[in-house]
Amino acid sequence: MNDRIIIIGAGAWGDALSKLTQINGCEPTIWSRSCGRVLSEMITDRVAIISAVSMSGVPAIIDRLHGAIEPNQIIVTATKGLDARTNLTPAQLWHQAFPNNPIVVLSGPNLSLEIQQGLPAATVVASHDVDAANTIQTIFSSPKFRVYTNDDPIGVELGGTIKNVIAIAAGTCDGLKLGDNAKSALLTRGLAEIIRIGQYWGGKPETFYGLSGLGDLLTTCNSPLSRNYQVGYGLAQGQTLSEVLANLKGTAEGVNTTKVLIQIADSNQIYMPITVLVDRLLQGQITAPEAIVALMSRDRKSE
Ligand SMILES: NC(=O)c1ccc[n+]([C@@H]2O[C@H](COP(=O)([O-])OP(=O)(O)OC[C@H]3O[C@@H](n4cnc5c(N)ncnc54)[C@H](O)[C@@H]3O)[C@@H](O)[C@H]2O)c1
Ligand SMILES: O=P(O)(O)OC[C@H](O)CO
Repeated sequence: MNDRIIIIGAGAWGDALSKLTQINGCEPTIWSRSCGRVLSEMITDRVAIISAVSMSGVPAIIDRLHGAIEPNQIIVTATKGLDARTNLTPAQLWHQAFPNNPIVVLSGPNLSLEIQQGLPAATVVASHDVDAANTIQTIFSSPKFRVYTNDDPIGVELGGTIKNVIAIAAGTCDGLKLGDNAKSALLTRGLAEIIRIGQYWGGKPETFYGLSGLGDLLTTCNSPLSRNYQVGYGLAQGQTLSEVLANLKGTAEGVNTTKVLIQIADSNQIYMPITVLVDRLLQGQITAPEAIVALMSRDRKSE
C-alpha cells in the first residue's frame, strides 16, 4: 500500500497527516493547488483519497474529481467545517458527489504542530463502512498515533467542527482572564450546546463525549496553538476580526462555522446561547466583556 495514498491539501493538517502515514512506511503523494499537476490524473489506483483542505476548498476539489474516482476508492475527509452555501458537512458533500464510495471521517484532538513534533495523539476514523474504517485505521495507526474506529460519522464530524465555535469563546474567556471556574462552565455548557445541535443533525449523544467531541473540545479550548482559540483571544484584546485574521497563520474554521450554525439553529429553534454571542462578537456587534454580561444575565434555568 506504500504509494497508494493521496493527500489533497498541503496546509498544516495535510502535511501532518502525510508525516503520520510515513511512520508506517507509506510514501503518500501530496497534491496542492500549486503543485502544477492535474489532480484527477493522480488518483488512479489509490486505495485512499484523503482530503485535508479547508472548508472553502472542498467544493472545488469535489468538482475537480467528478468522474475520476472509482467506486472502490475510499474517500477520507479530515476537514472541520460547514459549507456556507448548502449548510452541509464535508462528508455530506463528498457523499452527495460520490454516493457509491465509502466515506471515512477522520477527526480528533490533533493539533498539527504537536503531531509534527512527534508527540503522541489519538484520533477517530468513522464510517458506515466498517472495512473502510479498518483500512484507514491501519494506514494511520502507529506508536505515535492511536486510531479508534467508530460507526457514527456525522457525530464524529460535528464534534470536531462545532467545538471550533466554543474554542473562539474559550480564547475570549482566557483573553479576558476570567479564571478557571468560568472556563469550566463555558466548556461544559458548550458541550451541552454541541450535543443539542449535534443530536438534531443525527449524531449519537455518546459520540460527543468521545475523542472527537469532548476530547477535541478540551484540546482546542485550552491551547494557544489553536487558530480558533487565537481568534477569541485577539477579540478579547480589543482587536477587530479583520485585524486578528490578518495575523493568523492558517484557517480558523470556527468563523464561518458560526454563521452556518446560527442559520440552522434559527430555522429549527435550537437554543445556542454561546454560539449566538460568538456570532455577535465576530460581527463586531458586541464587545467581549459585553458578551460575558449577556451570557451571565440570561433567564434562570435548570441544568
Ligand atoms: N491544523 C490543524 O491542527 C488541524 C487539525 C485537524 C483538522 N484540521 C482541519 O483541516 C483543514 C485544513 O486545515 P489546515 O490547518 O491544513 O489549514 P491551512 O490553512 O494550513 O491549509 C488549508 C489548505 O487547504 C487548501 N485549499 C483551500 N482552498 C482550496 C481550493 N479551492 N483548492 C485547493 N486547495 C485549497 C490550501 O491550499 C491549503 O493547502 C481545516 O478544516 C481544519 O479545521 C486542522
Ligand atoms: O487550529 P485549530 O483551531 O483549527 O484547531 C486544530 C484542530 O482542530 C485541533 O484538533
